Amino acid sequence: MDTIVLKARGKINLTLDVVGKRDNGYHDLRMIMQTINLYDTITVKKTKTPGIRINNNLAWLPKDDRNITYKAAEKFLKEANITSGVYIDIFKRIPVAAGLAGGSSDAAAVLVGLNKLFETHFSKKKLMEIGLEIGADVPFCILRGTVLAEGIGEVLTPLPSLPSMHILLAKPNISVSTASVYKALKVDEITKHPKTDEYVEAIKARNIQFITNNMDNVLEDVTIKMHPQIEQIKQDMLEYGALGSMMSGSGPTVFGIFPSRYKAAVAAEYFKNQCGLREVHVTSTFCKAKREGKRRERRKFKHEN
Ligand SMILES: C[C@@](CO)(OP(=O)(O)O)[C@H](O)COP(=O)(O)OP(=O)(O)OC[C@H]1O[C@@H](n2ccc(N)nc2=O)[C@H](O)[C@@H]1O
Ligand SMILES: Nc1ncnc2c1ncn2[C@@H]1O[C@H](COP(=O)(O)OP(=O)(O)O)[C@@H](O)[C@H]1O
Repeated sequence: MDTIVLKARGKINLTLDVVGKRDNGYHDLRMIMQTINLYDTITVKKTKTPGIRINNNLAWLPKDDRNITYKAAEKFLKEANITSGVYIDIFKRIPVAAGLAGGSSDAAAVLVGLNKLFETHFSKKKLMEIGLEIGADVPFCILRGTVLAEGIGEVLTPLPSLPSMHILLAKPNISVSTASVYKALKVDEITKHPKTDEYVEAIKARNIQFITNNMDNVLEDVTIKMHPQIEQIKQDMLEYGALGSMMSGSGPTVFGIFPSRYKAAVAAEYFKNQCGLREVHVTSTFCKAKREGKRRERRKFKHEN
């Protein structure tokens, strides 16, 4: 096998709490992360000439060692003692610098892809360790699903898959740097924390009402102060019938959980046509259990035939 094509899916944060700050500037978190079905397509190829070459469909996104996938490939090849070259093509759909972990997911896909391509047989745990050196969200992007993330985002407890839910993503026409949001956050001044433990129980009980009513993100106030239109987008989503609406991660993307794809699509038209938002997507939550069930069926079918 010389080429592999992968889906690098984005994420939303259903809850995000900051519980401390480390001496190195990183923050201790407790957050519930959910993979979504909006994805970048990553093609990884072995090349005869050594080195890492990158291409992507956005003119302004770096194609050199500033692309996060370069770091992923460089670390993997070094760790696996591989000297041959690789070519990475990225077709981006996930908005960039948006709170959706698009870059982290691309890096995760490259690690998983190279492991398969070169038949290196690194464990998932090992890939996640390499991923953590690239970014705090990368280990989650390797694991995927519905997950409680602690530590700086790398201590991961898988939770039962949520039933598939309709998600609308609306990104204001601005980009937000994660570092600037964490820098502006005053951890001692956080007065209201998300109900993380109750939320975990609600996921286990598939209590959708609790899940949609109790989404909470302590970074929201920080980013909204910088970009007040985020609050307006949240309110508009609720008016258009969202069961719940919140900013994802450090923002600025706002997501809404909708009772039907139709309602999400009507709201999407409003954000695109009336508000002039350029990056609006209707998608759904990624159901890992369903996916693994399908895989098992495929394996069984192959075996029987
Ligand atoms: C806020 C979150 C929530 O899921 O997501 P995004 O908004 O980026 O999607 C994450 O914590 C973002 O993780 P990620 O974007 O991978 O972080 P990194 O690349 O490692 O770090 C980017 C910047 O965020 C800060 N950072 C990151 C993670 C963390 N636990 N504490 C931090 O203070 C770091 O100081 C760094 O300057
Ligand atoms: N493959 C990539 N996809 C997205 N962003 C990338 C990539 N490589 C490097 N970057 C840089 O990383 C930064 C944030 O990336 P991204 O993961 O999209 O943010 P977030 O985690 O907030 O959604 C951007 O400034 C972008 O220029």
